[in-house]
Amino acid sequence: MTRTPFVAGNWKMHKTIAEAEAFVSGALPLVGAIDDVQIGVCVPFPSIQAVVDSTRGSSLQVYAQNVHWAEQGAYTGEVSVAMLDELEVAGVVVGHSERRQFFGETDADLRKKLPVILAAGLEPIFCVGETEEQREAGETERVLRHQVQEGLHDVADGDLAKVTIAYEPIWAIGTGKVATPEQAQEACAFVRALVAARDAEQGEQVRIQYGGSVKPENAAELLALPDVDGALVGGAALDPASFAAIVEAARA
Ligand SMILES: O=C[C@H](O)COP(=O)(O)O
Repeated sequence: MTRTPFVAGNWKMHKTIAEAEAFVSGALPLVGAIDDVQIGVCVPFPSIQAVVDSTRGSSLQVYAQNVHWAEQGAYTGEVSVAMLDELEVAGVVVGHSERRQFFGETDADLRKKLPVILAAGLEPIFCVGETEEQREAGETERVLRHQVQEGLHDVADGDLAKVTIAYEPIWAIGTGKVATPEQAQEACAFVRALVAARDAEQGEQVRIQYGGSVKPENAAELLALPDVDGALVGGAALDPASFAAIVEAARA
């Protein structure tokens, strides 16, 4: 079974509209016509419209960085799937460890968010991963099992592979401390097995990204791992040339 690799750049809270447009101008000549890798950028809300407009017709897809599970309501500061859908984004990242850690996003929230995102026809990138303390205590599998099973609980078996799961060991995010290929492969294979336990075919099809200090220098080795189907890239995705080099590393 061949899974199309998926490289997504997560800009986090970086780039004004002008800076986002400058990124797109730099990136489109490099990746705008690549069709053997799915390519996305996860953009702060204020720049989404501009980036959707400037990437229309290209291979570069636009993702949001958060969404609420409710259709609408008194949720100050939040954004609904209908609002994202109207902007013509391809999907949205949910469960990023920074949102879990700093903004209190819980497994229970994710359980509500994932079905709502799928029902709107948007693609979720669902992040999971353990802290350094949890890894050192031998709890990596317990943590991943809980996050994956809870988050995907209300996704229909037949829809599981519509979710891209990003395995991001928290200790490797923004630290320059990349997981070893063995650690990345082992965790991604474990996540795939959890999906396969629900539905064997969906387990084969689901794409699992590795995230955490992915750079042009280490991307090829990580992306060649059998259960790693792409990358969720933070710092190295802020610059078009370095982002494009990682996309190139994902090509067969
Ligand atoms: O969403 C991306 C990840 O948090 C990885 O960030 P990083 O590549 O800066 O370590």
